[in-house]
Amino acid sequence: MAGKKHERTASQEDVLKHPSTKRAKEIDGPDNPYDELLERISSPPSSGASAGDVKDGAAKPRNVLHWFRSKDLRADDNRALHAASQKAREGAGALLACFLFSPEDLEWHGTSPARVDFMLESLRLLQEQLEGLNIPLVQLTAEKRADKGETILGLVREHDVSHVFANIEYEVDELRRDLDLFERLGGEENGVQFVLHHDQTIVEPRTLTTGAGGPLKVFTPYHKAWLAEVSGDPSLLDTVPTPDANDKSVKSGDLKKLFGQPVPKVPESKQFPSTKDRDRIRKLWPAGHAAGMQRLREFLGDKVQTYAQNRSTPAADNSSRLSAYFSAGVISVREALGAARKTNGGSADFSQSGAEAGVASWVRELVFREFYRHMMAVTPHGSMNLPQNLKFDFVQWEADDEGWRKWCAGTTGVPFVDAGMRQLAAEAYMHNRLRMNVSSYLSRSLLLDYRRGERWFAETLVDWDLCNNTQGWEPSYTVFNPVAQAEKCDPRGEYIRKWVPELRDVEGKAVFDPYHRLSREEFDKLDYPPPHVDFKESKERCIQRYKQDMADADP
Ligand SMILES: Cc1cc2nc3c(=O)[nH]c(=O)nc-3n(C[C@H](O)[C@H](O)[C@H](O)COP(=O)(O)OP(=O)(O)OC[C@H]3O[C@@H](n4cnc5c(N)ncnc54)[C@H](O)[C@@H]3O)c2cc1C
Repeated sequence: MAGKKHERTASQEDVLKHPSTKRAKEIDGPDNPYDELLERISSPPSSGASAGDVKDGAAKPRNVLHWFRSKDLRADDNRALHAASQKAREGAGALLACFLFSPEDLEWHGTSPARVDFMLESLRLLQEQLEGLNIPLVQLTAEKRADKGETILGLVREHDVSHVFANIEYEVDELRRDLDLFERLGGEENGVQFVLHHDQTIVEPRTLTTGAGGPLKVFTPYHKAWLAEVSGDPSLLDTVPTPDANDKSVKSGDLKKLFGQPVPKVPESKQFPSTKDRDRIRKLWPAGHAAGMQRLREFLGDKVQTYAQNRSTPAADNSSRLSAYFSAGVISVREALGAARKTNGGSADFSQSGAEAGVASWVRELVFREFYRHMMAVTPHGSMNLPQNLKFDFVQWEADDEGWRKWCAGTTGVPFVDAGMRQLAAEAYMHNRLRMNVSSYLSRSLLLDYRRGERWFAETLVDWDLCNNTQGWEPSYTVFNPVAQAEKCDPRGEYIRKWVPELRDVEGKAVFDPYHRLSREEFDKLDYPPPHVDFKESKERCIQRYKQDMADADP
């Protein structure tokens, strides 16, 4: 019997719009753009589609272009850039690089001022490094999202480019953009080869399968298979060198004007409220590859040893704080794991039995990152404002605007949640344990559409990453009790006291739940709000709502 059809929750805001669950299934199945892309990559350019010298594989390349995306902003260990450099050496042309700035993309995704600034500063440093190698980094802007292909094509035509190289981005819009590029570049008129590389992960998405051949969809078996794959073939961790320098004549000839182009200006909507805010964030997250590598060395030289026991203790601040560098590709995951391998005595066995607890535990987190990219390729609808488990799209969310405002401001009256939200506001970053708690509080305790929180994270985090963020926000039945979580993960209340100064002088366990653990008189003196919802009641309401709305959901 067919299940009953539920009304889909009407999105309150345009930015939360998404396709129907029926369409999502088509995108996961017959219309999967990743399948299409893989097919394009594996099939040779169609005859007649490539012009002149490129048609003949043996012919010499002319100028070769590497197109940096917002996820591979580095010259070191960049797969597509390295391949472009090698290709350029086969001919007499030069290696060129470009970055395509899309202000509409930033609006579309809600990218935060912190991430935009980090990206553009890293781009500026990258340009300096490349120009030192006589490689220009051309700064392009596509005012409209739809103009991206044409903008790249313009550069290609103007500078006699025979090959365009880039690294794959796994989200649906980006896959479709690249499919479009294949058509435009490889067409009769242009005949340019478009070469895509896997770069974001150690193990290519969708290659780890179950015994029956289907993709692994559960983390634990994925992690196990990943560990076996990497210890079985440590060359997966090998890095590639920075590109070869162009001849210095490139800087004075026809291509001269491509050098020294200013990096794009930060759009007004993405500027920090003040330069003081900008400088504070820049100090926390210094841009560029060298800064990222230094942070990596410091982490592996020290904190990694205590990572396993402290990873869920936010006051210890014991994690690497490298997420911004990974999400913008400012350092590569191979550089990170290559360094972890050295810490591990040269062994690529990162299992519990093959590595120190800290190293094994840290690598496991990086495998989560790999898993989320893998899952995006398995169920691409995940990048379209829809949950992986489509049944959750049938949940009717609440419209508690006061709860929403309090959540954003860190004034819910729940100290652990408020501390997390205030860390986010101050640092454009939040400890992982807090991300888990504040997301549970929003979509389960407040029963607000989880997509609103996901969007808020995009608008505030320096490390926003679509794959990690959407899958971190994936709804579930696990309702975190933020008081019990605080008692376990912040046993002395240090993290709470740091971020919620109203509670600095509250002694003992009252800091975890001051409203219930202090007298009314003591509480009233604090200038801290009472809890917006009762935890027990809201938990029951959530479980009941989820069960009821998903009971016969038929996505
Ligand atoms: C609701 C929610 C939203 C999140 N949004 C993002 C996001 O937008 N961008 C982002 O990079 N991470 C996100 N995460 C994952 C995680 O919280 C951060 O990667 C981590 O806190 C970054 O701190 P770190 O670099 O010190 O991590 P470390 O503990 O040092 O881990 C090393 C690296 O592993 C990866 N990693 C760690 N934890 C996870 C995880 N749970 N899932 C996937 N990758 C992980 C990151 O690249 C991280 O830099 C989210 C988690 C949740 C629960």
